[in-house]
Amino acid sequence: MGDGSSAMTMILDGKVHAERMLGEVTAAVEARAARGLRPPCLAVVIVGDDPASHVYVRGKVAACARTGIRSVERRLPADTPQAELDGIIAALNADPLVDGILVQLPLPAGLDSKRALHAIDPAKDVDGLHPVNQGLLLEGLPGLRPCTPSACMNMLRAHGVELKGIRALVLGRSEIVGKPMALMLLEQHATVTIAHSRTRDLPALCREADLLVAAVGRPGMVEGSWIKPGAVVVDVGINRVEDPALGEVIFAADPGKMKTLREKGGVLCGDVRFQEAAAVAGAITPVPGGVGLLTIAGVMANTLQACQAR
Ligand SMILES: Nc1nc(=O)c2c([nH]1)NC[C@@H]1CN(c3ccc(C(=O)N[C@@H](CCC(=O)O)C(=O)O)cc3)C=[N+]21
Ligand SMILES: [Mg+2]
Repeated sequence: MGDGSSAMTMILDGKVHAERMLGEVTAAVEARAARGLRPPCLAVVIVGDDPASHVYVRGKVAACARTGIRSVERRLPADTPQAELDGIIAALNADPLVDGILVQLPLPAGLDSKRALHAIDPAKDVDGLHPVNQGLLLEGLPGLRPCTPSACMNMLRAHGVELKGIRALVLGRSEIVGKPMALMLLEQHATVTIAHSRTRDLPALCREADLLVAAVGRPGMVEGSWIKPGAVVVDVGINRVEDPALGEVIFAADPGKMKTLREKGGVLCGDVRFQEAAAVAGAITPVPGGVGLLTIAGVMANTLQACQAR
């Protein structure tokens, strides 16, 4: 192909799969309207002024508009007291017109995110982070499941990736991606390993993986030489790289990214060195244009699910 990736490498396009998922949600919202039912409604709570968080929330609000889901935004200053956040969550829990509640993470220092997540009505917990929903996932029962891993599973299914009996490596053990992803892969009969910052001999372990899911938030940590030839690589990391010295290392095979970094002063990069990995992998998700878009589609799907279940 001349771009460093082999002719056999499939780029798993997050936009294609996100569009498909959003289309399904739109059709279901229209079917509700045809039966005289109100649209689903998502409430997004955003505290403070983290610019990345505002970009993500804008993406979610735009996806709501596209699918016909109502959205309400609660913007709170960074110094909001916990009691006030608790009160806002309680009011959204009690509001019969609100189906889904999403508290954008991370919360500013001084606010207890566990406490906020535990305060959300599990039936409205579209992030799937309430212990009741985590427990249902652990039991293999239906419930609201974290959007990023469930949308990744949806993409892998649509792509016909065989999971039964394969070796899957999940790099990262967060509540929102790593742990639930591992459980969902296990449910599909993959042999799952969870690796993390303390794992020994990580490159060798990665080289055994038929499916590698990277979710650590460390730009370009996974090198091309870590990938098993033909493996499926799902890159959940979304990192902004501004340091040209770091760029020279992780974009050695990617002059395009290096050029963007120089011109724009920064560039988005996954946890995987895309060009290096694409030369070895059978299929790989890009960043941007991969899992981030799927995550938003997953939020819409969960909001619909929460609405239908009421
Ligand atoms: N309670 C909660 N739930 C979340 O689901 C949640 C969260 N908090 N906090 C932050 C992370 C991150 N996240 C993303 C959503 C969309 C893109 C996305 O659309 N990314 C675009 C690029 C966006 C850009 O240009 O920055 C892409 O990958 O192509 C990325 C990341 C949701 N998160
Ligand atoms: Mg870790």
